[in-house]
Formats: sequence, structure tokens, C-alpha cells
Amino acid sequence: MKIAIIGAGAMGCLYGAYLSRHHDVYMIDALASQVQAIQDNGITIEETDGTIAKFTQVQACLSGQSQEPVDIAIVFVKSTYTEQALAQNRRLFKDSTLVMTLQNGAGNDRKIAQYVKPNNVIIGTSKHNAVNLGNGKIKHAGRGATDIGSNHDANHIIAVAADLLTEAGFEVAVADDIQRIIWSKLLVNLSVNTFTAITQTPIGYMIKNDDAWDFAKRLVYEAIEVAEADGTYFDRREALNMVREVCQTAGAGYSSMYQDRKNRVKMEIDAINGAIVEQAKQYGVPTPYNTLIVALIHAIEGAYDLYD
Ligand SMILES: NC(=O)C1=CN([C@@H]2O[C@H](COP(=O)(O)OP(=O)(O)OC[C@H]3O[C@@H](n4cnc5c(N)ncnc54)[C@H](OP(=O)(O)O)[C@@H]3O)[C@@H](O)[C@H]2O)C=CC1
Ligand SMILES: CC(C)(CO)C(=O)C(=O)O
Repeated sequence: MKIAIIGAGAMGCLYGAYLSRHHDVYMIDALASQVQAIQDNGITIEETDGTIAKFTQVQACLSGQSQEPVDIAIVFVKSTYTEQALAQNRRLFKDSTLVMTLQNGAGNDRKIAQYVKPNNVIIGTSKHNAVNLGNGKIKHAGRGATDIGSNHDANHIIAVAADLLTEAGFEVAVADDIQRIIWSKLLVNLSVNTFTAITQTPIGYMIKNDDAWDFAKRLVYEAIEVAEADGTYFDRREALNMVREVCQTAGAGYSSMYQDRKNRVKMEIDAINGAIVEQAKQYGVPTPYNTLIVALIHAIEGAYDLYD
């Protein structure tokens, strides 16, 4: 199969490299140096046990330059760039192209559905953690399931995607209730990503400090109120356990939002905590903690150019 990975950063390199064992993979990115490095040397993955794997069969090209339609595209740009990346790469999509988003944040599937048939959109989340080391190199710092599903009656295309990912070595779970999966991942990201970005700590620290864990609980409980107003119910203890488990399994890794702050680029806050705040308004649910975090993260972005 011909597969395009739109966004050849940390996660794109992980999924693209593994998929390239059996398929033709085209890594698409906006950064010329990243594209050149992948063209010259392929993708290098440092696994948690210290082993290094090289994937040289991948191809790479700059966003918008490939005109050849693909069978499957996986979107792995930050939510902030979804619209731009889809518009630039719309020629990759033919009638039958399946487009899968494994990005964090709410609303990416709706943006994709403006370019392909809604039944061809696969929504998912990934419990893997990857850290971008630059020049086509990543550290694979945490493993876990890839949950996929659809908002439509799309069993056939979900099965195709599940087989593809399983064959590449990913653990795949097909979700009957994709809304629950999206909300679950939001609960992880709205606490883990923001805490690690603000404190610049590895993922595991949040469960090692009582004040840090209290921060997480307040954000998670508040978001659960919004999820429930929207029709998705959570057992609070189970929800916290799910967040705790991510902090354990990816404990030595660094969240994508941590990496964004470190690289002084825009963080995905509007599609994560910001999406909760916006949805809460619809239901009249108060969200003072999440509102505060959105403002704090934007204030941190505002200071990028002010200090060394
Ligand atoms: N890292 C992780 O552990 C996890 C991340 N995620 C989610 O996966 C998604 C990707 O994250 P991650 O891999 O960390 O992000 P990265 O920033 O490492 O990678 C995103 C890549 O997309 C590129 N890009 C930006 N705009 C475009 C465009 N118009 N066309 C093509 N490529 C473009 C970026 O280039 P440039 O550098 O020039 O901007 C960058 O190389 C996010 O939604 C994130 O939240 C989910 C689970 C875990
Ligand atoms: C917290 C983590 C690693 C969970 O998979 C994640 O989604 C991210 O870094 O954005």
C-alpha cells in the first residue's frame, strides 16, 4: 500500500518507520532539513531498551510537493497545523483514500472530513510516547495501545487500518464508542501535557509529587463534568488510574507539549484544555481551572521572545 505520513516529527517518524517494514511510506513535512535528513539517512529510532533501529526504505518530501494520491494518509501534525497541512497536501487524497488522525486534541476529524468522505475518516489515539531528537531521529519513550474508530458506519475501513497497524507491530484496539476514547485521551493530555509543559519535567514526575497530582485531579474532575454533560460518563477513580498508568508507562518520556515549550513553538492548548472550556460553555458547566491553564500556557508562549 502507498501510505503518506503528514507530519514527519516524533510520532510521524515512529508510525512511518514501523509501517515501512511492509509498505511504501512517504514522510511529508514542512521542515526542509527534516525532509533532507530522512531522504539521506532514513529514520532512526532509539528504543527504551537502548537498541537502535534504522529504517532506510522510507521516502520523504516537502509538504505540498507530492501530487501522487495514496491509499492511506496518517495525520501527525500538531492540531494547530491540521488545516494548513491538509490544504497543502489535498492532492494526496483520491476518492478511496483513508485518512486517519492519531493527533491529540478535539476537532481534527471534522477538519479532515472537509477533504475526504466522512466515512473514510478514521479517528484514533495513541498511547505511545516519542521524543523528537531532530534529523529523522526519535526516542521511543513509551508504548501502549492505538485505539481507532469512526463516527460513521465504517467497519470495513477500520478493519483495514487495524490490520495495517497490527502488521507493523502496533497493539490496536478497535473502539465501539470513539467519543469515550477521545474524552479519555483528552483527560490524559489536559493534565499530563500541561503539567509537564509548565514545570518542564518528565511525564513520570506528576505522580511522584502530591501537589502535582492534586493539580491533575482538579483539571480531570472538572473536565469529567463537561464530558458527562456531553453524554460520556466516567468513574472518577478509573479516570485517575488511567492518567496514572500513562505517567507510569511513559514515566521517563517527555510530553509533546513539554517539547513544544522547549522548542518555543505554539502549544496545542486550544485543542485540548481550550476545547473543554469551549464545550463547557454550551452546557453552562464552570471550568475555572482549565480556563486558567489555557491563559497560563498562552502567557508562557507570549514570553518566548522576551527572555533567554
Ligand atoms: N510526541 C508524543 O509522544 C505524542 C504526540 N501525540 C500527538 O501527535 C501529534 C504529533 O505530535 P509530535 O509528533 O510530537 O509533533 P512534532 O512537532 O514532533 O511533529 C509534527 C511535525 O509536523 C510538521 N508540520 C507542521 N506543519 C506541517 C505542514 N503544513 N505539513 C506537513 N508537516 C507539517 C512539523 O514541522 P515543523 O517542525 O517545521 O513545525 C513537525 O515536524 C500531536 O497532535 C501530538 O499531540 C500523541 C501521542 C503522543
Ligand atoms: C502524554 C502522552 C505521551 C501520552 O501518550 C501524549 O499524548 C503526548 O505527549 O502528547
